[in-house]
Amino acid sequence: MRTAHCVDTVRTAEAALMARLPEGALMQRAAAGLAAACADLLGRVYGVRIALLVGSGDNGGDALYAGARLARRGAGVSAVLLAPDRTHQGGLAALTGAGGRIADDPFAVLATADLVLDGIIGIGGRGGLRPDAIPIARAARGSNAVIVAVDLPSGTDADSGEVTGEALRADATVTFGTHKPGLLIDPAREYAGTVRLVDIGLDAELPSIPAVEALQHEDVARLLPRPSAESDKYRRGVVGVVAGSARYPGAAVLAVAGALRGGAGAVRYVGPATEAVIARFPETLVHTGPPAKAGRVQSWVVGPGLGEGIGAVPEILASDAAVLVDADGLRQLDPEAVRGRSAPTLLTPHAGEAAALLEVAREEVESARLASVRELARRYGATVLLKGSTTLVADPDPSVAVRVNPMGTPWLATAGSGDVLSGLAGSLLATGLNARDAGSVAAYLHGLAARRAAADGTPITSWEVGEGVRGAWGACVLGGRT
Ligand SMILES: NC(=O)C1=CN([C@@H]2O[C@H](COP(=O)(O)OP(=O)(O)OC[C@H]3O[C@@H](n4cnc5c(N)ncnc54)[C@H](O)[C@@H]3O)[C@@H](O)[C@H]2O)[C@@H](O)CC1
Ligand SMILES: Nc1ncnc2c1ncn2[C@@H]1O[C@H](COP(=O)(O)OP(=O)(O)O)[C@@H](O)[C@H]1O
Ligand SMILES: [K+]
Repeated sequence: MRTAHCVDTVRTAEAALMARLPEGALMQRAAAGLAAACADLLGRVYGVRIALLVGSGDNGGDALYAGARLARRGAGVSAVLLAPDRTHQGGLAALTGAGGRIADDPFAVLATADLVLDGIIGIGGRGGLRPDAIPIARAARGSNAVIVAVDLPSGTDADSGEVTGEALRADATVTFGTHKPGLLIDPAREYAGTVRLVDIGLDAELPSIPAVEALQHEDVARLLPRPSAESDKYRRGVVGVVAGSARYPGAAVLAVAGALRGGAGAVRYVGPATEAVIARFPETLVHTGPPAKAGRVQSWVVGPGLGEGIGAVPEILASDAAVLVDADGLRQLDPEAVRGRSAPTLLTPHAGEAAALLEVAREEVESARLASVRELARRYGATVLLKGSTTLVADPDPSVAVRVNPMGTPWLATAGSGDVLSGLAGSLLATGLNARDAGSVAAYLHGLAARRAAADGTPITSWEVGEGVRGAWGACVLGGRT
């Protein structure tokens, strides 16, 4: 599991750790890790030209001490001081003592730099870059240098991943002690590039429940259902899929495709697209009457491609099975009907659907994903999976870590891929996973399936994502064993 903690938590843990260490030891650990990461990225240090962008806080101090270490190894290091009166004095002395210089002309230094260290602001930052930093950040971005952000890209919000003003886009970020939520959540994640974590000994001081966490192969392998010797198809779990319409028959087929690969022992399809479903998947149990008469299920998936046919949603919400509501099913969704449920409930909106549920503009959801998914989970008293470039899964209990999906590819932005995801997550619900695990494991397998299918850089179809789930499942099980 990869974990991320918020700024307040990091500060408390750092204070506890610092109390047990000699003064300045923590910053030296950070700077040593940072310098080593830069050397790794560059391949060599001697003769390399490095520009440090140094703000007024300890983030600038990290950059200066790392610069000193690199200067001692033969790099030509120049510091651009954005707040000369408030520069970290120990760091500056270390740099100059190691042969580094203070830049007279920042733009000339940046024009010839091989590497830029962004130490403008770290976890103490508020809002975007200030006006005086903007031309310097732009010059850095416009140069040929590799840009390495210190702790986080300056101008991005550590706790939320929001970018409210201008921020400096990095090629790589070297972060200290723990990930910050913003490094895992778009739009900030995009600014961070490749993220590397430097161990500064903070783990023992951090709370066991992080703010945000991301599954990895071994976590998924542990959560995936496995039939026992005594299993039969009903004990493995039955998922009912209420999807499709005359206008969108394909949504039914794709949701069933996902459901068949999520580990349930049987898939019941209920709706008008029985012929299309059976033509592709003869193993599906089909029913054209109301869902209540379709036979027992452990979970329902309702919504993909229903169009106007959303009459079944209240009936399904009233059932005692686990329920996943997606797409059209989310329209006119009654918060009280969801809040009153005792069985697991998972809502899976994309940004547009989430915006409609929250009655805000889509852009507001996209720029504040974490806050939006938390607010939806709170309002509906349900688990919410917010789809998009960063898929997030929030529990209604705010003390539970929000899961962020580290898998995926922008190629997934293709019609129908959400239908596959809802079938897959609903199937995992039927096998007995709770809503948070079902949603996050489904998003992981779905993203991994898409990544594997698009590995050659070509566009993929939603059908291929469904086909790829088996391979993704296998890769997690194999990867999880090693
Ligand atoms: N606290 C610790 O023990 C450690 C901290 N470390 C480093 O210290 C950083 C935090 O240091 P600080 O608390 O000094 O905070 P920062 O270095 O992030 O910056 C704080 C300063 O930036 C100014 N500022 C805030 N928003 C700004 C903006 N939008 N534009 C320009 N200036 C802005 C503030 O006025 C303040 O002076 C971490 O990100 C990390 O890099 C590491 O050395 C590891 C140990
Ligand atoms: N830019 C992106 N990067 C990664 N994944 C994306 C991106 N855009 C969309 N996705 C994923 O693709 C799927 C699209 O689902 P959805 O929006 O419901 O589409 P549809 O309704 O056509 O099925 C979701 O799993 C979502 O997380
Ligand atoms: K920074």
